Amino acid sequence: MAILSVENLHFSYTTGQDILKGITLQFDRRPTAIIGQNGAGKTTFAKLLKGLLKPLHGDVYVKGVNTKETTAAQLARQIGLVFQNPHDQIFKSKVIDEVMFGPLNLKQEKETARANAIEALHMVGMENKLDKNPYDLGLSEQKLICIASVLAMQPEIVIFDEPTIAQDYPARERIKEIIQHLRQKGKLVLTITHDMDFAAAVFERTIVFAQGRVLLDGTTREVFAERELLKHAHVEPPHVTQLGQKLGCRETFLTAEEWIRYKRRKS
Ligand SMILES: Nc1ncnc2c1ncn2[C@@H]1O[C@H](COP(=O)(O)OP(=O)(O)OP(=O)(O)O)[C@@H](O)[C@H]1O
Repeated sequence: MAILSVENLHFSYTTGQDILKGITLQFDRRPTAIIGQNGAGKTTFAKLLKGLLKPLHGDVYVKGVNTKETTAAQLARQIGLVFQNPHDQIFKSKVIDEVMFGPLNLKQEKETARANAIEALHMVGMENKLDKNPYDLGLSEQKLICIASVLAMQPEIVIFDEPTIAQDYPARERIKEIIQHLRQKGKLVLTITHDMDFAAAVFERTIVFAQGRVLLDGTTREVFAERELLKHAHVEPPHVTQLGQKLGCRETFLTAEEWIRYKRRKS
């Protein structure tokens, strides 16, 4: 059984203006990137999965259970969403309180909640900032705190909305490691991103949204090989992929390392 599936999902904010137009998808536990031009409906889709928005038509199933038949609290145990903008998420004046809020809300004992919060802060490299005010930190650190807040609840499904925006190289590498760690623990990671190098390097599956529909869905290599369809969706593949395509290579390269290996093989 798919850990998460959606059937014929429709949504609109305003009557007559459909944002999602019948999305049907099944998710296994492969880390999956969701890409597509601005306004394609990616964040709306994530909010529907998390139960923050209700479908106009269609259904969302988490481990076979229709989310229409679950409570917000039950869903919070299963799905965590890291918002694109930390200011939509942060509201406490101490880092530790912010990260403990979710576990406490799930009715964990204070000591367990604190231990889970500290473990999560450790994972994002912020364990030495427990008593800081999140509002005194930079955007990059605020985003890491938002990630920790979700990880502390230990959900089975973690959705990241644009995790690499405003992140420097070490923070990006840390986010990659977190995703790999979650994968090893058998969790499903879905990530909305405009960062194509990140998508290519990290995710096994990629789904392309275009105007409220799924335009492409496959392994990340299959998807980035679809040059014409991606152009139609206004998505530019990673530079190394484009380089290979422009040179007429039959292989699709996803990372600089793959390109280097290819060149060494050929020389
Ligand atoms: N709260 C809202 N009320 C009305 N319209 C909205 C609201 N939120 C988003 N929209 C509109 O819905 C459409 C889809 O937005 P959404 O944020 O889901 O797209 P996206 O693919 O995540 O875009 P981006 O990559 O820019 O984040 C856009 O046209 C957007 O303007």
